[in-house]
Amino acid sequence: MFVASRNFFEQESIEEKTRCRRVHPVNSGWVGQGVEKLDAKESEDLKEAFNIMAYTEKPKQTMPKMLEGEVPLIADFISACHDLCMDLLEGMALSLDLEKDYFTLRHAPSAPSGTTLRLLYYPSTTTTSQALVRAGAHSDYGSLTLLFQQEGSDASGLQVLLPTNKARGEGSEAGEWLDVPASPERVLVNVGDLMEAWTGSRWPSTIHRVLVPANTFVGPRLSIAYFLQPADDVKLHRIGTLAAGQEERGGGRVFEEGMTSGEWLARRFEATYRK
Ligand SMILES: O=C(O)CCC(=O)C(=O)O
Ligand SMILES: [Fe+2]
Repeated sequence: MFVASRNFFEQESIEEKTRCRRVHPVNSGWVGQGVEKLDAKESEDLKEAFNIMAYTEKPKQTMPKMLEGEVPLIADFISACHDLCMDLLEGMALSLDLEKDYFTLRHAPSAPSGTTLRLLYYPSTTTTSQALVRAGAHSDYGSLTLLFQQEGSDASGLQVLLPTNKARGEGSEAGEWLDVPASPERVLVNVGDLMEAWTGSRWPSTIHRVLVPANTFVGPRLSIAYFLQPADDVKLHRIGTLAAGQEERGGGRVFEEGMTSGEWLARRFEATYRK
């Protein structure tokens, strides 16, 4: 997957990338550098991305020439990611005393959903006396995210915030950042904002970012994220109640009882992309 991804980012023509670009409000397609801003307080992220709407056989979007031959490989990868997520969701449901299939039934791969495989590419860069933010601090929007980092991406730079800060939005510096080294045996599983809201903040979403330290040269970074989202028409009813003293978070977005997964996702995208 990383070879296919790198070929696309480094060798595909700009015309072809542009032909397949993401056009708001649809999330699939190519996103050029400086378009996305994951942390509203920072400048635009230094990355390029290609968003692939989850599919089983045929892509649901225009594929660039350099990825056309990779359609079966990508389908297999999506399917493996889905299976891993379903295993995790079964365990998570059981731990909440729910039916084992409570979450998996709501993530049927055949139903339309916002589930997306995202290829990411950060060009090589040199920093001066200041650290550089490759991707601003944020939490993901959906249920779960699987994050893969290419081995050997030097100074991987991925960090997760240990959940010690009390209120979201009062400054990420309040907590401690933990490095997540790149390794082929490792996949990072992040809880997303939707899951946090769904479970009454029982499982807070993971805040993460990608940083290049000061006075460093780093080569390109490649990562792949699988963003799992419930089917669009799934109505979200809070599981359990908000524990006493627990804050309503959900990534700072208001959770409305009975709203659908599709509505949740549409609201979250509004904040990330400039109009
Ligand atoms: O490149 C990475 O590892 C982080 C990407 C990410 O967090 C995102 O796109 O949501
Ligand atoms: Fe993320």
